[in-house]
Amino acid sequence: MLQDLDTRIDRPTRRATLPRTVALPAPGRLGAEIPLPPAAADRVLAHRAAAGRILDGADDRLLVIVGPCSIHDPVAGLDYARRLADAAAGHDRDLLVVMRGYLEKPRTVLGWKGLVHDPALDGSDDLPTGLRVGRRFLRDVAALGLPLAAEFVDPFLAPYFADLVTYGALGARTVTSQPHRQLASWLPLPVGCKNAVDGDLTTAVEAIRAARAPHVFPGVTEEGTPGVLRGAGNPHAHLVLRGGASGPNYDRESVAGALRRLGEADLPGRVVIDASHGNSGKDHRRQPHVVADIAAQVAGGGRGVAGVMIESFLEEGRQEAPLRYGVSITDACVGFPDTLAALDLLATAARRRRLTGSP
Ligand SMILES: O=C[C@H](O)[C@H](O)COP(=O)(O)O
Ligand SMILES: C=C(OP(=O)(O)O)C(=O)O
Repeated sequence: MLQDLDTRIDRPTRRATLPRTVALPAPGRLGAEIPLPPAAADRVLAHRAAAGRILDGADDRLLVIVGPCSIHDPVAGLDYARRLADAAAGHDRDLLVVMRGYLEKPRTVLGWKGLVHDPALDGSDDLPTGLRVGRRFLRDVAALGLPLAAEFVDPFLAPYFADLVTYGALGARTVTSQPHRQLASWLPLPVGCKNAVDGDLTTAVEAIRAARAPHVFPGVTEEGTPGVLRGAGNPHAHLVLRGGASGPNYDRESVAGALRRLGEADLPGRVVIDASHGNSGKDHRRQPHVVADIAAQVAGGGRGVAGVMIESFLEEGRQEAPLRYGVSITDACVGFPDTLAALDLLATAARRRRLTGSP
């Protein structure tokens, strides 16, 4: 044991080091190796601006963040992206459809941490390969013209793929974290702050206030060196209602309560509602009911609802090994037919809300 400890001491500096380290490329180098074509980069900027206008209430469409709980198979992910892009094009007057391209998973205790961490899905934790496979996947989806969403679980990894992302999330397990709030302040894209896993809104409202303010904080530069980053403050940090241990919070009364809480904090009264997680009790079969309830609120003129999140993949449910094509390996998802039905319903609701005319 003593000898083990001793091997962790770097002799010249006497600092404790990890037993084995593996180099990662600098974010800028990975970006140059897997670049986004300029036309697609312009589309990412346009999509971020459109999502911001929806959150501001200046664009009356609904933001729909939809896709797998996690990307574990880039081939199936791209297959899904192509089908979603077709459906999204048919709804673009009423919906801005953004695909969940989640490469990192936060874990309650332990579990697979996502494609970036473990692309082989076998615990080999090959992060250099994971970053390449993950960035290539997001680049290929962005090149289709489909906007992407990501949860930023590890702030260190954000510079490797943030340029490809239209919509970011701070998850229920990290929303209290100062480094994550600083990251949200720095990201040039709308960031949703989820209510905590216990269902309380307080930490999410605090996160929004923090993310909207400027911050100076340590991070990694494009060149891969440690550096001081400056977040200008994120004007589109907003609340995502995802339910929690205290029950769901997608219903009309909960939404009204959340809008009141935002008003008390001097924040815009606009929320995104997650139909999955605590709002479905992680039962994918309940997501269509949650979406129908949200659609009814929107159709009735509910202006506070800026968007909806849905966990969806090619096939419904979730799985353990041996793996079947197009099925989630993390949280259960609705299948593609239910996804198309949800998009139709939400598009109709957005059109009805438009007809109600009130600002
Ligand atoms: O969205 C996915 C999961 O809900 C999240 O990663 C937590 O998963 P876990 O509770 O199974 O660890
Ligand atoms: C982990 C997620 O959500 P939450 O933080 O709400 O649990 C997710 O959306 O993948």
